[in-house]
Amino acid sequence: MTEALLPPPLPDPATIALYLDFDGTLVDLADRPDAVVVESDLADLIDRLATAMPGRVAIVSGRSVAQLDGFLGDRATGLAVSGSHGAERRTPAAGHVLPERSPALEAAAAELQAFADLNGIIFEAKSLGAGLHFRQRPELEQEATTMAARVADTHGLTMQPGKMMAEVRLPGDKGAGLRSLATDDAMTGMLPWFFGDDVTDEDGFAAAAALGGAGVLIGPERETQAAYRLDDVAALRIWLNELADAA
Ligand SMILES: O=P(O)(O)OC[C@H]1O[C@H](O[C@H]2O[C@H](CO)[C@@H](O)[C@H](O)[C@H]2O)[C@H](O)[C@@H](O)[C@@H]1O
Repeated sequence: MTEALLPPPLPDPATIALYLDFDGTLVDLADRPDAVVVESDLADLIDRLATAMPGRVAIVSGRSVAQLDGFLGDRATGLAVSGSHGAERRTPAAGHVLPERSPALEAAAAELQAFADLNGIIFEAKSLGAGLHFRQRPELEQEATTMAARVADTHGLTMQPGKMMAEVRLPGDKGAGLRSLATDDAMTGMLPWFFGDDVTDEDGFAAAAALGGAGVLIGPERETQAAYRLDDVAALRIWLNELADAA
């Protein structure tokens, strides 16, 4: 039985750095991967946090940096970003580190695309991976996940299960993504607070705790390494607004 987690107390904003997952944390999940919307109140909130906590606001996502740019626009370039589950990173000071797309990744993506076309599900092309989305055909979950795992195994890649999706990607994890961003000058000496909703965010929770910070689970109770919990995206936005007010 897991212990019920409380909402996070408001820390002193001058002592922390924010590491924010994107889908299911900053924005509500949508039916399709490309249907996510960053409304003006979220854009304003991110801008306010970035101004109040300069260099100490990061996005840590399974999305590629290019996808995050598409959703967040120019403001993304002013943030620290770890994309593709920790496999790429970009900061205003150090620029973009994006590994080359390997032939193995191309072959894996082609196999996933063929499976998606055959079964009428959504294929998501990503900089360092490819995803199968079965939200519209949930009965295909096991078949799609098994297929993605086989493709990943064949090509020496990683299969990442997600919410109504499975993706094949380069190795890496959000804990490594956080640790890498935490070495940036503005982040140094700050306590990392990591916010996320999905299983892939557990590595981020653990990394934040190991560096003296904390993880905050967004969503219902579950077995987790997070220390705190907020019910949903709306609750997180209220909490972040209070943090920005306090900064
Ligand atoms: O690490 P995250 O920022 O949470 O990204 C994880 C994956 O999110 C996206 O898929 C999820 O969101 C979609 C849009 O709301 C939704 O349709 C899908 O069912 C979810 O699994 C994204 O498409 C993936 O590439 C990310 O890895």
